[in-house]
Amino acid sequence: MSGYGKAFTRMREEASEAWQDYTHHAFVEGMKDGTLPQAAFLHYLQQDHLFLTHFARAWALAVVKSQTHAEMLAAVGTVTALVCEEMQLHIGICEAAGIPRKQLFATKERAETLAYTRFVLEAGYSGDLLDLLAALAPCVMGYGEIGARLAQQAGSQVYADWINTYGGDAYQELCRTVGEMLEAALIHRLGPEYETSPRWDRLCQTFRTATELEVNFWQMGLTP
Ligand SMILES: Cc1ncc(CN)c(N)n1
Repeated sequence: MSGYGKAFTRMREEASEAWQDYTHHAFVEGMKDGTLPQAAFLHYLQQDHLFLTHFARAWALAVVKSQTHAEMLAAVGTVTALVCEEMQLHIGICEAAGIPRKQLFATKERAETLAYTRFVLEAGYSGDLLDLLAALAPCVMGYGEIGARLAQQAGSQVYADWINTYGGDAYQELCRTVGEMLEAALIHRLGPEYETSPRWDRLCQTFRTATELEVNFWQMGLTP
């Protein structure tokens, strides 16, 4: 198992090829060894700041789609972590690199950012919490896996702030919470044998598409 729960592990297995491309993309390996050009990193961060804006909206939608207090708590906690920690990281790194907050908030959205964020939001608008979580999980847990691996393997300090955020205790705890939320939400709606539900394949397909959109997002980062 992955450490982020059974449902996540099973969905990841169903998307194993795309998952490998996502978590071991050249962009990621460039952060690991410090060879990623700073221009690519800053370009990615500016798009990612936009991404996080929409992503926080999608997690707020998860509050709307919640059916239990535990689901609401997990969703609210994730909105808070996104707005108060992740977005702050991006604002701080950009400001330190000479990109003021005003410029960051005026970033023009790339097609890859638009495609991914609107895919996630649409999954939530047209579906229930399970459809939404299947689209959100690759983002949360993928960065958790990447951060944990890079914290172990990084041979350079260049991207230490980024690596320490996603490899750190607070983000890893968030991944475990979202993994538990996904598992409990599936059991609550489909029962403990949720993998035998007619909905399971579709949920795995949503998870896989979101994973492929993550690959495209890294690739966009390499082409400022
Ligand atoms: C594109 C993307 N995917 C995931 C994460 C981690 N929340 C992120 N910041 N950006």
